[in-house]
Amino acid sequence: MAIILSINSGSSSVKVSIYQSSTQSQPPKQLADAQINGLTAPPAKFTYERGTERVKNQEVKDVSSNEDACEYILDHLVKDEGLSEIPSRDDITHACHRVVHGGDYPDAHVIDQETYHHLEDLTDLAPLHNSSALAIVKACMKALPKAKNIAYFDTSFHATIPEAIRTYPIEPSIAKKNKLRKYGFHGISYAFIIKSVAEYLKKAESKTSIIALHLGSGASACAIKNGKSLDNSMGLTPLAGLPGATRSGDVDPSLIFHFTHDAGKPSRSSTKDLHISTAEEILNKKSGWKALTGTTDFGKISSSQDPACKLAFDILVDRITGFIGSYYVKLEGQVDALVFAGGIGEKGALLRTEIVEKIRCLGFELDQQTNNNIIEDVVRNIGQDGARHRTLVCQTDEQFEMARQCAVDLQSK
Ligand SMILES: Nc1ncnc2c1ncn2[C@@H]1O[C@H](COP(=O)(O)OP(=O)(O)O)[C@@H](O)[C@H]1O
Ligand SMILES: CC(=O)OP(=O)(O)O
Ligand SMILES: [Mg+2]
Repeated sequence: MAIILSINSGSSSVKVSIYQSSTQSQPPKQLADAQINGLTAPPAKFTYERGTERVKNQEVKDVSSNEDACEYILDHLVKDEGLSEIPSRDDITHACHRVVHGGDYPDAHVIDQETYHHLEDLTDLAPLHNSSALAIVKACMKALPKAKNIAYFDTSFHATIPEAIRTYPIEPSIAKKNKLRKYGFHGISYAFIIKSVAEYLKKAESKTSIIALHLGSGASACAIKNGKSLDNSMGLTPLAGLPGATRSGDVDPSLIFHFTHDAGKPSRSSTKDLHISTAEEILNKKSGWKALTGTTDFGKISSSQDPACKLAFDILVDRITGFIGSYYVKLEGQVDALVFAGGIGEKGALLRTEIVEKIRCLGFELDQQTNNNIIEDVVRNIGQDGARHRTLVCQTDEQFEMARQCAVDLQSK
């Protein structure tokens, strides 16, 4: 019997789910689910669900980093008397960690000293993402001495992106030496999405092709051809492609040198071990919805009449429709479905309406009534009957995907 803790350290939240996995070939069973949101817009808020037990958006003090959030959640799990499966931290057998940048690792990896150092090296490529996940890995190695720590990478799913799509047209020797190429991100989520959509359509994953949108604090689009990643809008780092809560997404790379003369200088959040340039800080942390509207909450932006919010909304619609058009062509029109996922994709009925209206010419059309209902199924069809292509919403679950892969690996041993 394995007790699996799945930790998803995102750009504004830490989500932790705990599962029990028996040796039978059944999916892991979720025991409890905890989240701390709003790490970029304090005060942080705690949400917890176990059976019918619920805590919703309780403000928490002294939680300002992803590491604090994880410690707070671990403490809550062990102290919850209703969670009889884990009376102590020693009962946790596996800790699965979402590590955004995995470089060339094509699969998940057990974290030992050697892997840990390799992941630390990769932090230079994604300083704003990997460092918080690694801080949690380090904390778990100490706080959960009996658990096996395993890293699951956002990049692994995209190992299939073809050379002409992943290569940047720059000096090849420098690109090779410095590992400068498109990696693609949100891959744990896309692995969950393609599996769930194929199951919903009753098709083999290897015969399912979709355009998927993971729209959360960080947002990306993905073209999946016959079950495999063909392209993703993120690049060397999660900065490329769509704008996000605090990220600019694609801009002309020269822009930053006109924005500030200090672009190349270390930012104030740089430390001895963590090197972040002013340019990275501006484009990753001081742009996106936050810069345009003052809030990172896309729910608020969607329902506001403020012209700045309307502009931010229209920018996202424009950038997303651009990627859909491009991926539709790359997939030669062989598209089983357009799939919305992530907090904004799952809850943003108005955003879905405006996007699908813009791509009507490709054969997508919504059923407004279903689109406006609260969606609770894992996959829900929101498309109009008779439209050429389906439109779906998928409640993606990165924690479950890691636990599922962990359980599969356990059974194959
Ligand atoms: N009703 C809504 N309409 C549009 N966006 C929403 C709505 N409710 C929440 N959101 C947005 O979902 C985003 C968070 O998505 P999530 O996938 O949980 O993010 P993270 O990247 O932190 O995992 C936030 O920008 C939040 O404002
Ligand atoms: C890769 C990435 O952008 O992740 P998140 O959306 O969780 O910040
Ligand atoms: Mg996320």
